[in-house]
This record gives sequence, C-alpha cells and structure tokens, in this order.
Amino acid sequence: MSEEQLADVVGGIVEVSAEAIGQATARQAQLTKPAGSLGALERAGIQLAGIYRTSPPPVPGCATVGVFAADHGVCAQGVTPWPQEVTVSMLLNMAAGGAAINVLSGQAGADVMITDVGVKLDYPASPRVRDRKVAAGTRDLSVEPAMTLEQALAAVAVGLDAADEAVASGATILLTGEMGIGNTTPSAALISVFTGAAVATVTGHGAGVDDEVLAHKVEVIERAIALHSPSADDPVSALAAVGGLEIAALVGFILGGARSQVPVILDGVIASAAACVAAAIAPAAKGYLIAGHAGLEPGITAALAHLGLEALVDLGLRLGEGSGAVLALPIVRSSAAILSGMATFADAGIEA
Ligand SMILES: Cc1cc2ncn([C@H]3O[C@H](COP(=O)(O)O)[C@@H](O)[C@H]3O)c2cc1C
Ligand SMILES: O=C(O)c1cccnc1
Repeated sequence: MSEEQLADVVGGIVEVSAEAIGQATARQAQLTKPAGSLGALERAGIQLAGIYRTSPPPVPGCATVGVFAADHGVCAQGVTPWPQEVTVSMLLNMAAGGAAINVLSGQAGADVMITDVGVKLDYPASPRVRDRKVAAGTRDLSVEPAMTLEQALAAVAVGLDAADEAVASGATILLTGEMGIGNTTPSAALISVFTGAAVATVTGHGAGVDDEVLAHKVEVIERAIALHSPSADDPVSALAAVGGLEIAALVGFILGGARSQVPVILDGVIASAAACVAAAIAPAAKGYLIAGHAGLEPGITAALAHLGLEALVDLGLRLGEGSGAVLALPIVRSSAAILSGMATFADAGIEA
C-alpha cells in the first residue's frame, strides 16, 4: 500500500463516541453497587460503549486473535538465546493447535488466525497458515534499516486485510498475537523511540536472555537508534528502520480494528510497540485499544503509560503469542455484561 492509501485508512478512523461514554458513565452510577466498586471493569464497560457507540454496549461474542509471524535479522547480533528455526517450529505448532495461544483461546472462546508475514525458513504449506509473506525476515536493524518503506507498508496492509477479514467473518473484537524469535528487540527499540524512555529502561529478558546478554541487547538497540535516528514524528519510517514485519502487520491490524469500530485487546510488549506506532499514525485509534495485561517486559509499562492505558490482568506473564490478550477477554466481555445485565437502583427499589 502507498502512504496515500494509509492516509485514507487513517481518515476513516473516527474517535470513539463521547455521547455513548457519557451514557454508560451515568448508567454505571445507577447500577446496584456502590459507585466505582467494580473498578477497572467499570472503566472497560464505559470504553466499550464508546467503541460500539451505544450504551449499554453489546457483549463482544465472536473474537479473533490475529497471530502474525516473522523473523528478525537482528538475531545475528545474539540478542536471543533461541535459534530462528523456532519461529517456524512454533508457527507449525500453532497451526497444529499445540501452543499456549491455542489452549488459552479455546478456553476463552476465541478463534486463532495465523498469518506468515515474514518467516525466513521454508515449511510445508498449511491450510491453517495464511501465507502473506512480505520478505524472508527483516535485515539486521543494527547495521541497516530492518525494512524498506515499501516492505513496512506492505506488512501494514497484511494486518489491515486480516482485521477486515476477521470482522467480515463476524468478529466483534480483535486480539493481537505474534510469533517471531528476536522480536522483543525491535519492540524495545520502538517503545524507546515513541515513549522517549531510555533503551535500558524498556528492554527486557524476552524469551530468557541472562543479564549479560540483556546488557548487550541494550547496546545493540542503542546502536541501531544512533544509526537511524528514528523519530516518532515519522512513524512509518521509524517502523521500517527499527521494527519488524509482524510488528508492522500488528500496526495494520490495530488500525483495521479501529476503522471497523471494534475493540482491539493488546497482548504484551510486541503489541504495545505496535500500538505506539499505530497511535502515532492515527491518534483516534487509541480509543479502541484495551490493554490485556501488564506482563514482565518493562517496555509494556512504558508503552501503556504513554498510551494512557490500564492493564486488566497481571499474571506475571512473559510469553507473548497473544496469551495475555485472550486471558483478558472474559473480563472485557464481563464488563459489557455488567452494563446490560445488572439492575438499576430504581429497578430493584433500592434507595441509592
Ligand atoms: C518456544 C517459544 C515459544 C514462544 N512463544 C512466544 N514466544 C515469544 O518469544 C519470542 C521473543 O523473545 P526473544 O526476543 O527473546 O526471542 C517471540 O517469538 C515471542 O512470541 C516464544 C519463544 C519461544 C522460544
Ligand atoms: O510480553 C511479551 O509479549 C513477551 C515477553 C517475552 C517474550 N515474548 C513476548
């Protein structure tokens, strides 16, 4: 897609409804509970009213987790303990239903939609994997831009199409997922660029590096940022320079959800990085974002603070895949059900 086509997408994203938010806020105060007693559940329900533009909001039923997979040239710098082959192996594991995201999605009642946007190694085609490969992995962002602008935009388009397809198939809520060995490195880079936080404060252990490798990971990211001088004022260029193909696809998935006026539940650090980019491209998209969980990666905390989002769940997760997003799904559904299902003080004849 071209930058003009992306601008059209941005132009199609409307702010969530302030009127429905006002109505839902007033309704929360009339329900048979002390004001504010349901905490974050109340705030989530009000947000859903704004997103769906009606109060009470519908309970989001059909849910799709968009899992985007890709590889990362920066793995050449030794920023992850895992070999790149694991991206393919886990992709096939997900296609076979054996990954954590499959099990958790089954429990939550969500469909898993798997898209290859940039896996490096070949594998036997699977009917469960959508082949939308833009490139066989990114370049090493510590020595050259991870992607060309064209590749970054093409990957954004893959995510937009996935969101449109999910919504056309009946999804009324989207959740972000990913698989890509090495992807916590570009995620930390983007979060540093978009939040302004120091690299060392937003870089974590990812899939298990020790403290010594973590220090090296920080140094690799600092080097990349010094090389490209990415700016939050030019989000697509920043994404191309220090991002990843699945992160770009997640940017498109988020923008697509916002354009279709459905909520998008964010997973962990990779989703948080994509959300920072999406919000910089389209500030109105922010209103459609729900932070699924807090997680152990420090970049999540910085990104959510930057976006003004409050994590719904904190189970000390550090997996990714979409795991924290699907765990939050029942809570998000409950927040809508509270607004439609609870009696008001007037209904129950209680003097408020
Ligand atoms: C077996 C396995 C399953 C995973 N599922 C998600 N990730 C997570 O870990 C990777 C990012 O961490 P890093 O940047 O440190 O490589 C991504 O694939 C992410 O989805 C996994 C990682 C592994 C090894
Ligand atoms: O929080 C995450 O999303 C995460 C953490 C570790 C590894 N991969 C992803």
